[in-house]
Amino acid sequence: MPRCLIVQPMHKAALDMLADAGVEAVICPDTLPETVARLAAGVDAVITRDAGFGAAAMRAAGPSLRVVVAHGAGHDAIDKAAATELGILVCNTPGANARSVMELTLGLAIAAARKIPAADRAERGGEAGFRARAVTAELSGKTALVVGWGHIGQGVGRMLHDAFGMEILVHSPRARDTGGFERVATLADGLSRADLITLHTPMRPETEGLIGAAILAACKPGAILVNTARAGLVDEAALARALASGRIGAAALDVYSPGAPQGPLGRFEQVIFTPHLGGSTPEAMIRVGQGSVAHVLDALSGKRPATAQNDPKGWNR
Ligand SMILES: O=C(O)[C@H](O)COP(=O)(O)O
Repeated sequence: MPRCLIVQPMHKAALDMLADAGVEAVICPDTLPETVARLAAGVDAVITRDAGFGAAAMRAAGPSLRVVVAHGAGHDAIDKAAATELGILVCNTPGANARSVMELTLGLAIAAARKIPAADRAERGGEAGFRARAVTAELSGKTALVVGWGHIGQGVGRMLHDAFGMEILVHSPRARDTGGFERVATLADGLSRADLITLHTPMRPETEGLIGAAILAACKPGAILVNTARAGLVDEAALARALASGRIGAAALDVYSPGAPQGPLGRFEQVIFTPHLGGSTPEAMIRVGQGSVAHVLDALSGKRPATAQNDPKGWNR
């Protein structure tokens, strides 16, 4: 019976699909590297989330391991170079959680513009003057810069345009078609015009620290930054300085470095943190989980999933 390592929690509907297909689920109780490596020994497939899957765990799995599936769009935490060298296919499940991430992005944009979390804290704390002191603003008719034009970026751009009549600017060096929205020549061009900046680009070496000190200096003063993509896209120290100077008016982060809410960024009333909730709805979890299992079943039957992200030997196209 083939075995599939489940590194982080997956929806029951996906586990049932695995069982119905005759694949044993090996469930990790935690994501400590030693636990993952111990349980990986001899598995045929792996499904992992943001904990990823590294070279040591791949080696611990041994030659039975054929495929590692990223439960979601991002596959940056899976060591693709090691996988390629070891003949392991890596694939992801793009689009399956896009709707949930889009909805959270809109929620965070509104929450930041209207200071909803701070208002809630003020009310619970019995602060009488919040309504008088807080300046909140509409999104309607303003300009949004969407950075990254995949499933999520496109959906967010369309929703912001259709719901609020926002002017949409797109920054995506890879997009062939921006759906009739204006493509900006450079990130700085877009930032200088945007009231709202929303990040939907993958984590790659070239996108690390994309939103850093120099680029933040190009922002329109008071802009709102929303990041539901990956923590490493933003230089958090530079963001804290931009918030202190008012260059950035508010930030809403669904991804951030460990401890950020307790650090300098957490001191700003106008920063909102959510614990990577983007894809964590039952609806998305069912779609992503079942999509991940479908990729495992395909790979175990020798079929290369269309979302393969590497080209190891033995998996020729
Ligand atoms: O890459 C993604 O799609 C998101 O980070 C969500 O991933 P998750 O399925 O681990 O929540």
